[in-house]
Amino acid sequence: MTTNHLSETAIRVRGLRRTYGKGAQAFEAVRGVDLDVRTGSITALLGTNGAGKTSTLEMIEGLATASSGEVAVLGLDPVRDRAEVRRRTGVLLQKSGFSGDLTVRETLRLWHGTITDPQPVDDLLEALSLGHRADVRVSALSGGETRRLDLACTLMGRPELVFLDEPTTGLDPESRREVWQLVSRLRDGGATVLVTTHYLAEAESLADRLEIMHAGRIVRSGTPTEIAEGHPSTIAFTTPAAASAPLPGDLAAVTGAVEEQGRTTLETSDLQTSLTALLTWAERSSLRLESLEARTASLESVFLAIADGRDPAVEQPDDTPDSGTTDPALLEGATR
Ligand SMILES: Nc1ncnc2c1ncn2[C@@H]1O[C@H](COP(=O)(O)OP(=O)(O)OP(=O)(O)O)[C@@H](O)[C@H]1O
Repeated sequence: MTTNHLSETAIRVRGLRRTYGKGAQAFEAVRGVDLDVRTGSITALLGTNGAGKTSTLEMIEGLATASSGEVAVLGLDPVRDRAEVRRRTGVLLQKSGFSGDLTVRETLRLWHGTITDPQPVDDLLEALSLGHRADVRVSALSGGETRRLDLACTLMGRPELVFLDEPTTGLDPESRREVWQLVSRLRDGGATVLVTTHYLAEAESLADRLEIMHAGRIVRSGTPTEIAEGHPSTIAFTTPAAASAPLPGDLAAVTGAVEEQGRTTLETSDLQTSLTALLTWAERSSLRLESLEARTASLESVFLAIADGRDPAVEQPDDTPDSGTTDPALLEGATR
């Protein structure tokens, strides 16, 4: 794998826009995206459903033309310099288009024939843990195995820049872990990775940098820690229905409180101080706080605030179909 030592920025995007349809039907799916992806890093593009991640990725990959804006990939124009960009990048689309009748080995051999300086098929079979499935028809593979075969094709040309559009969607946790380990190894080998995913916990622990998209714009950027910084931690508990002691109004560092069906959720700027004050109050009041939970600010809470329109800094356009929704199942385990 070769690394582009000449430039520290593998991808540079400025003012990128993409409109679907024309006239009254026109819909702007990407509304002025700026993005810098550092060479040798993993950057995760996160967002609500329909935020514009795939639309953005397709323009960076050179698979679609921007309505306006600039894109430089490895210092090249992905549309004008398509052949050169294509040779140096690997693209994993959301859906693969394999023939189910071919075996895994036949599929890889077919792909091998289309690439300049490809990796040997046997090396890829081993790297993607597909050796034992080499002679099985693609139609008989599990979802995880099919995704690994997809990845084998993506990586066959030893790309220095890899685009992965939801590489782990639909996979079980073990397969997801394997795919992410592979992505980490790619980065460790010097490659740059731009990945879209709905799995916040995975992005949080594996990506070097996160870019959160909402309604066609990047609304938050930074390391996972930077993104959670400044957001409140939460304390939640349930008090017995008969509890007589009211929550004191001046609990240290608490910035907000909500009570729903006997369960209280407090927002705090200083988790330890508020928790100490709360426990002292409960002790003095002889109250038992059931199902007590204390959570530091997490990517999940930041993400949900954006998706639900509770983040005052994020504009909520009203012409975005499907904006602000995400499958709660995909947030599973999102806090560490
Ligand atoms: N070919 C198209 N014609 C019209 N609208 C489109 C087209 N492709 C996408 N859109 C719309 O553009 C918006 C952005 O879609 P896109 O697929 O880029 O979002 P996404 O962030 O990748 O979503 P998801 O997480 O659901 O895959 C959506 O509202 C979608 O319905």
